[in-house]
Formats: sequence, C-alpha cells, structure tokens
Amino acid sequence: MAIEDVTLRYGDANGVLALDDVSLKVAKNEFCVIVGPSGCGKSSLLYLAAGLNDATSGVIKVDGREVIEPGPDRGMVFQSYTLFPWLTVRANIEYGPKRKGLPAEQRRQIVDQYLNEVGLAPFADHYPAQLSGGMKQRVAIARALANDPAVLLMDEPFGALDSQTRGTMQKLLLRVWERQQKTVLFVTHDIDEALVLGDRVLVMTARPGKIKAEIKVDIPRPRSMDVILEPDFIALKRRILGLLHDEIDEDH
Ligand SMILES: Nc1ncnc2c1ncn2[C@@H]1O[C@H](COP(=O)(O)OP(=O)(O)OP(=O)(O)O)[C@@H](O)[C@H]1O
Repeated sequence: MAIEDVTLRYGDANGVLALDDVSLKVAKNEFCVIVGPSGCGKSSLLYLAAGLNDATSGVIKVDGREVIEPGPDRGMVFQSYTLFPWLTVRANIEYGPKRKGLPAEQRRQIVDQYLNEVGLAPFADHYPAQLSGGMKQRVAIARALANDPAVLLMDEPFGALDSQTRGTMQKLLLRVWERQQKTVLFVTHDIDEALVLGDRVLVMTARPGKIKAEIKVDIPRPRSMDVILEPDFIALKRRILGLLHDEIDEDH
C-alpha cells in the first residue's frame, strides 16, 4: 500500500489543513503503526485510505490501484463498533464473503475459521447487542479478516475498551496476525500498543500532520506482552515519547 504526497484540507482554501504532503509505504504483510499527537490527522489519513473521504491532493494505492471509494481490498476496524446490529455474529462475519458471491460451504468454513480464531464460536448465533465491547471488536476483526483484504485499516480499535480488555485484545491480535500475516495500517495514541504490535512505528507531527520519524521495531516475534519490560522496548518507547513531547511542546 502506498500513500503518495497526500494533503487534506477540510472545507475551503481557508479551512483546516489536516494533512500536509504525507507519503508512506506499507510493505506486504507488514504491521505498520501510526502514532501522533491528538488532532494530527491520524484518523483522517485512515479515512482517506478507506476511501471514505477524498484527499485534496495526492494519491493512495493498494496493490497499484488508486483508492477512490471503499472496497473489499481494504478491511476496516474502527473504534466505534461498526457491526450490523440486525445480523448475528455469524452473519456479520459472513457478510463480506457473501457479497463476494462465495458458495455457502466455503463461507461456512471461512466463518468457522475466524470464529475460532477470535474465540467466539459459542457466540455465533448471538446479536451484537448481546456482546461486550471486547467481543464486538473481536467480531469486527473476524469480519474484516474473513473478507481477505489486501490491507487491514485499524483506527484505535481498542480505544473504547477498559485496560484489561485492551491487553487481551492486543494479545489476540498479535496471535491472529502472526498466523495470518496481513498487511496492517494501525492508528493508536498508545505507545506500548504501537511497540507491542508493530514492525514499524511512524510518528506524526502535530497538525498539520506529516510523518516526523520512522522507528523500526526489531523486537523478535512471536512477542508476548512481557516485551514491555525489556530494555530494548523501553529504549524505543523513550525515543517515541521524546518525539511526541517535542511536538506537544512546540504546539503550546
Ligand atoms: N470533518 C471535519 N471537518 C473539519 N475539520 C475536521 C474534520 N475532521 C477532522 N477535522 C480536523 O482535522 C484535524 C485532524 O483530525 P483527526 O481526527 O484526523 O486527528 P487524529 O489525529 O485522529 O486525532 P485524535 O488522536 O484526537 O483522534 C483536527 O484538527 C480536526 O479538528
């Protein structure tokens, strides 16, 4: 996936400049994380990549094709739960494969695989309203993966969860990603989360957002949550915190 010279201004020529000439590439099967101060344009960038908004200038390409609208090549998991409330867990996960016209037996296999992957097989026939926040996000992840997207776009997917559930979800995503090897662009303001999950962390400047620094996370996989105690991890965290503090200081 390639984001090339993307600028985004909301409203007219005097409107808010949210993104200023942002370029980045996410390699196949790479887990790339974006962190940045509040309001720097992280969500705006993911919305553009999802095809939910148009850039003022620049292009975004997935497998060489320009993004002009939402499509099944990009799976989305956002902070607010975006499940279809009138469909069961199974039907939510089956939605993408059904739209693709896959035969019923293949759909069943795919749905069963991802239900198991996120530990929700016993809840297949429940409706979203009967699930906790963490369970809903697990369905959202299963639903996005079941569609076999080229890129998974995740915008603060665990932001609304309590810290314990958040940790559980990070572990689950680590495990699923290490098995499924998807290309992921993940936005968070949580540095631990960024370093536990990512192969690379991009730090953005305060608004208008630009890419300020790129940090490779050379922590071996499979990773456990215990990596946060290791000196290499703490050194990377300190570096990112420094970069973010500079941004916040400059902004005030
Ligand atoms: N629809 C909109 N119209 C006008 N301005 C907007 C719109 N959406 C976002 N903005 C502005 O663009 C900037 C970037 O917003 P965005 O939500 O992308 O930032 P963010 O980095 O995701 O923030 P946070 O971490 O707080 O969620 C902000 O200043 C915001 O106020």
